[in-house]
Amino acid sequence: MSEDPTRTDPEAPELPELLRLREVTVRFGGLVALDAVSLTVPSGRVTGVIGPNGAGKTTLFNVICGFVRPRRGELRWRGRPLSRHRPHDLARLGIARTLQGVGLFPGLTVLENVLVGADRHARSGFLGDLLALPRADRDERALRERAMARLDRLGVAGVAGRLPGELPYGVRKRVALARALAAEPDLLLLDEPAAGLSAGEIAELAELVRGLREELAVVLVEHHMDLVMDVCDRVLVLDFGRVIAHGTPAEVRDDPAVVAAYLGEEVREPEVPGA
Ligand SMILES: Nc1ncnc2c1ncn2[C@@H]1O[C@H](COP(=O)(O)OP(=O)(O)OP(=O)(O)O)[C@@H](O)[C@H]1O
Repeated sequence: MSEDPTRTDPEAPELPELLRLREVTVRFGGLVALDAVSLTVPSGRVTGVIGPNGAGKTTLFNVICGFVRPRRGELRWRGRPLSRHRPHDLARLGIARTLQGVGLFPGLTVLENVLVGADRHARSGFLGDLLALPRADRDERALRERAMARLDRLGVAGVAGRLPGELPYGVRKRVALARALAAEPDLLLLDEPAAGLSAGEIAELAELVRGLREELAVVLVEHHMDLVMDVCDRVLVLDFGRVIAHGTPAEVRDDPAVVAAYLGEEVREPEVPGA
């Protein structure tokens, strides 16, 4: 693909740019995990990041989240440099992330898990509750209503009082998504959301992700190609830390460099649903 990956999406020039990575390079010792990677994430779009095992996808997420500092290059969030942020700054910035697997708190109910996510908007909410601090009842009620509305939208309001361990894997994944959305982020990072889901659940997930475009930007790291091709507006393809293609799903699917990169990949074992 001859396209300059730093350019804003040409099909959506009216969409504001939320996140931009410019020439980001990450090294782990002698290994170059990301090699001058550039990416623009506009609001209202789903951006896919794909590539064979070890291509650098998780490292890219970790750079965005502030877990990993690039050696070179820069990040911009809403046009401003983002250089010293830490994972705990993400909610305040308006960035949420779902983890590989599920990552819910096992001792909290579904509703409580989502309230933890919603806490970005609480002045004295869930954390205050845990610490038995005085709190404003109205704040608390509004938070709960918002959390219930999220669960409802994801079709899991009926299990609000249950513990995650009692629920099927696909339902827990939905709860994890509800928790990430409860903070009302502007950017949602989805890390392999289809792993461990059935074909039917993946189809439902696709519909959900497409629906999210109305309210936020999504960056999706995913091995499940059908989901990527189905929901992404643009796809960035990494191989050995380098961008080898960037374009619409149809463009990258037919790109010889992408085909070659995937032909060299071993077949992955199916994911085993876990906690
Ligand atoms: N903390 C680290 N220390 C050393 N090497 C690392 C570290 N994290 C990642 N790597 C290496 O960097 C490269 C990119 O890894 P990364 O996990 O980003 O790839 P990925 O595309 O997410 O792979 P997968 O699809 O298998 O999850 C790999 O060679 C990996 O072994």
